[in-house]
Amino acid sequence: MIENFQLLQLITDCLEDGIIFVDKDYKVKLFNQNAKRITGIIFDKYASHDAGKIEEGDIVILADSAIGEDDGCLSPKDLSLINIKDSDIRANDCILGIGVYGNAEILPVYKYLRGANLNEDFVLEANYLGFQIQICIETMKKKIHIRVNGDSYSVSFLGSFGHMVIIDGKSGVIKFFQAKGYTIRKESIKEILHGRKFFSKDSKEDPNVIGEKIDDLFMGDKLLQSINSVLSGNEPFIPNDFFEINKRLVLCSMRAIEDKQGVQGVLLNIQDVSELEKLLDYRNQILMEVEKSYTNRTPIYGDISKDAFAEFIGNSHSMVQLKYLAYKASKTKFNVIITGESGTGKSLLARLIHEEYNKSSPFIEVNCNAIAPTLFESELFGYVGGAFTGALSSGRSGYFENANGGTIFLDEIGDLPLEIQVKLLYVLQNKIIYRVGSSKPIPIDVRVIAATNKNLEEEVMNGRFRQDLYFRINVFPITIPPLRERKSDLYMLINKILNKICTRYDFPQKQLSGEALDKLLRYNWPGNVRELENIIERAITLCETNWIYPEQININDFSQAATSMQEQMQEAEKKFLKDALIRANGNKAQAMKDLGMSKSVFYEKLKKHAISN
Ligand SMILES: Nc1ncnc2c1ncn2[C@@H]1O[C@H](COP(=O)(O)OP(=O)(O)OP(=O)(O)O)[C@@H](O)[C@H]1O
Repeated sequence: MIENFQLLQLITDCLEDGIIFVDKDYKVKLFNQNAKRITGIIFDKYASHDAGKIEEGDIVILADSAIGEDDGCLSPKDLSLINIKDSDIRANDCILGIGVYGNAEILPVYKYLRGANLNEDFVLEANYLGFQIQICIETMKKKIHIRVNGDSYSVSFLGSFGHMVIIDGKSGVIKFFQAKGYTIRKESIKEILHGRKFFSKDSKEDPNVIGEKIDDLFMGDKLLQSINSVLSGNEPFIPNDFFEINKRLVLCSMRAIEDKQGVQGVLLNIQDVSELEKLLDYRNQILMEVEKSYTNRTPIYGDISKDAFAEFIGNSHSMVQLKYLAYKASKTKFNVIITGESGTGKSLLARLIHEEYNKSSPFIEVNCNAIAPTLFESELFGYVGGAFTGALSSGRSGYFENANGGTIFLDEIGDLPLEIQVKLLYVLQNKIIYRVGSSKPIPIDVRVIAATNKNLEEEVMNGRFRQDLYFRINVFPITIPPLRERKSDLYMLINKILNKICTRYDFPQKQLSGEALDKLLRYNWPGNVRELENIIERAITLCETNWIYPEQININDFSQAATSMQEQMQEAEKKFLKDALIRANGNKAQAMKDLGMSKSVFYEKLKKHAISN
């Protein structure tokens, strides 16, 4: 086995990557300087403090983004150690607080929040016993700053974090603060508040890690499982992958070190990914890991269940907020209108809102675009036998009746003819329908979810959409942002789609090369998620190995722009024809005349756009 560890240590200390060697008894035998930096055992750029422990009279400043999460399992009761005795504070609340340790006389200052507001920074400022203190959780940037008399102690975090600074009650100097990777030093809020000694942050006094068991040092199931897999001989090499070590995301590869007797240990090569953030493709993988670990660990809002809208992929902030809105909408029976560009997932979201409300009730999807104007009424409200030529003699129920007790999803509601809009308004106001040809009212209890990629306000202004109906359906508006505005969702979406399509065609799981991913990330996605699905499906069918390369990603901004322009012209033409038919009350000869088109051109265009009336 390797003997001269000291020499090895010196050599590996010169390397840029973090190097760790763990022997077959899971004991750390080598830990170079950069590994110590990356995992937070030593510090480069922080101020120092001596070793010590908390004592009565010390001023404690803490910021915890979720009580009980990454703080050593702090409980709300533990807060009484700094005199915060508030029975309303619960696990998972976000709290900022200042108090004196072990002193029941001096009142604390604190504020807390349930269901963290994801947009706003959460801030507490106070002049406390002569110290000017500011605490801030930057929710978007995932940073916590504690400032004492202008000096800042900042930490970045992934999912959640508990940060703490202690001022010595006797001397007024900072006697403890947390910095990156504090968990390896066992210096969580809980441990320190319960009297655990803390190490000095002087780099000459590194906590000794050689000889320690790796699972005493590192938290992170995936990492420990992988080490186990290499040591047990199952996987001699694990290529670069993202792992969480003590709440820090690192890129790590592992290799078994073997001799004639078999595996003697595992060599870990780790890189601090925060340095790579500028690279877009890596950044997206990081974001995915971050968001995934965030959603897996903590419910985002107090009352939203973890599985709600899990099928609706995306954890960018706009999507998290959107899911929260959708969740709220699903708990009521309000009418909902979902707006967003084509392919952003409006239909999917509508179904999920319905399922979250009551999966067992009917969900009827109606594409208003696909119904001929003359058939709207009978399709929506049904008809009685003999109501019109060609009607079934038994009559037929319409979409509204079929949706009774559940949801009707009116997709492309902006395309609803004006005369049907009046009837829809009547139904929404009176909750009754009449089948065509009947004067018998049928009570209905249906929630309407509508969707459109049109700007309905503009449609109202141009007289194409009734204002009173607009107000009726606009009770709970939800807008899905286009994919280009939430590119951090791309990686998760890509993975999901790759999985879905490979499973559908029974292909082995395929992966994107870095360059292919980069190509996808640089694209603007005018067709949103639907276009992403199409492009990945095409790439999967083109690639013969398990790797997808950029050549197989069939996008080209220029040709895409041309196609979409052509598509837009086709859309405009179709709309032009439909509008003319509506104005002419479905009378084709009149519409043709109004448009000044020849019979052959007019009918050819109707056929091309599948307009039956
Ligand atoms: N956030 C998402 N997560 C997973 N799949 C998605 C998401 N958004 C869209 N999709 C998928 O993309 C495709 C298009 O979505 P959908 O049909 O719901 O879009 P849309 O906005 O209703 O489009 P259109 O306006 O053209 O009707 C579907 O296959 C859907 O499952």
